[in-house]
Amino acid sequence: MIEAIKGELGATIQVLQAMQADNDLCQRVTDVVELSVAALQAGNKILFAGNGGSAADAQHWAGELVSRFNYDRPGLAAIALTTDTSILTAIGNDYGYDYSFARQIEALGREGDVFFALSTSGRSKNILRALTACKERGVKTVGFTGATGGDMLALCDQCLRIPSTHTPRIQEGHEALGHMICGLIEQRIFPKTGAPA
Ligand SMILES: O=C(CO)[C@@H](O)[C@H](O)[C@H](O)[C@H](O)COP(=O)(O)O
Ligand SMILES: [Zn+2]
Repeated sequence: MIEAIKGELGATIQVLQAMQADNDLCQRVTDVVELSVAALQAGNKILFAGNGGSAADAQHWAGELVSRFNYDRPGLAAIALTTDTSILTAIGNDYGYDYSFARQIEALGREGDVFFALSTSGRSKNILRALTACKERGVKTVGFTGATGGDMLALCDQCLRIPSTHTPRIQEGHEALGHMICGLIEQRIFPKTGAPA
């Protein structure tokens, strides 16, 4: 068991090291932070969605922005589309699960908003439909996905691909990026000397 645990930790470290060495990924993260800061400073909001573990990430990241991350400052406009069971069950029941996020984008998405779409496979239909709904409404899109990007790649303005094809490893990469992006947004909008960058 100890060896298995060490092997798992090694696999996680390997993915994070590959991310650190990936200049293109790091540049894209910078671009996503700039895109998000510009949207928030213009009075727009960030929307988040994902399935399963990625739904938890979506809620987690929205919470970091609305509440606080590293330090106290005014709340930032962010909504996870994964949390309202009445909305999710109504859409699922009346239109089908594939529309669970697209319908919410239609209702809540405004031109200038940013949608963070999480899908490790890049193939979840409710995420793909939501990305198409964003294109129709002028909502900017950021994909968080795995090495291939799946069908998301062609639908996102920016795509952050974790160099792995294994769902849990990809999710761990997303989690590292999510914290990083929330921290950088906070620091750029409400600069604080001595705060972690
Ligand atoms: O957390 C995990 C696996 O680690 C699962 O719940 C996983 O998120 C679910 O199977 C999702 O439905 C996978 O969807 P996606 O990432 O391919 O869009
Ligand atoms: Zn999981």
